[in-house]
Amino acid sequence: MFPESTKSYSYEECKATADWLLAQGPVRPQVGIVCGSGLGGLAEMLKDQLVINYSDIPNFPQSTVHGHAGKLVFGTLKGKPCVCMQGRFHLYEGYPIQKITMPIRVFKLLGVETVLLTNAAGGLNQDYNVGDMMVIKDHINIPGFAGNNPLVGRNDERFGVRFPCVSDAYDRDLQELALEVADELGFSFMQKGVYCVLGGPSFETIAECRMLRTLGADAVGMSTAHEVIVARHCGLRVFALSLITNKSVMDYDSEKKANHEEVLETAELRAAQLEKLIANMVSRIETGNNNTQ
Ligand SMILES: O=P(O)(O)O[C@H]1O[C@H](CO)[C@@H](O)[C@H]1O
Ligand code: HPA
Repeated sequence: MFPESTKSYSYEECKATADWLLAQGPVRPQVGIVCGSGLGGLAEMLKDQLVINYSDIPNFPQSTVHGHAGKLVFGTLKGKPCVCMQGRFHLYEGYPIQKITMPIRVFKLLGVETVLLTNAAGGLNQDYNVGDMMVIKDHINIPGFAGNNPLVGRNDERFGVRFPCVSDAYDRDLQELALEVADELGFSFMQKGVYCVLGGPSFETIAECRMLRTLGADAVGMSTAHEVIVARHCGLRVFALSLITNKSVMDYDSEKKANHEEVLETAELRAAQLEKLIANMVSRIETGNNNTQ
């Protein structure tokens, strides 16, 4: 028996949620998009929208963070059927890790093949500037080191195997596609690096930032890696992008203080460009395979 605290939504519960959503009449989505803090404008790009509030969706958690609207938006982007989470869930909201990642399994059961995740993150790499976009090539899952991994608990083979490989979590072709598209758009602020997830909600201390940088992380945030693990477990193709919304404070003489307002302000400044990048990527992503595991 697994303890109650590790209880995930069951396959049947995820399926019931997916079936309920499909009964609302959307076209089965092939691409799933998760919007980071202040990046919910991505969902506005979808045509022929069907918008459903999280509060109306059976089994769905609720958004509690400013900059995360709490709506699931179905529609087409450059002709491809998509579903977009306008608002994601974070550990610090108090949900068990298995619950914050549940929508990814619902995506899978809706028919999604590829997920594109975005987030706001602090730049640990001192060569990064505020406003840079970092294509994530790998992650460091700090809560996972302490056993807080979304796959803890009973494994349901209908989703995936007990011990999934995540050394190839971030699809290389999608990383290349993002950089190619960014180049075509004339974006001169692209980076590629390692994202580190922490539990939050407190931002990092100076000593922690220095430690994370020494460990090889380029950016730090409080999301995404858990979703990526669950997405890979159920065979989804994954792309993730961090918007560097602030520079991590690494120096005891600095007067700078991380804050959520700056995160949202930077997100607003870069939102239109990020939307263009994602839209152009979606138009060029191969879909209709559903055999990506
Ligand atoms: O990762 P997203 O959802 O973009 O949000 C980021 O922004 C918030 C901090 O400002 C944290 O939740 C951090 O994870
Ligand atoms: O500096 C940060 N730290 C953690 N999460 C974040 N999300 C945006 N910026 C940050």
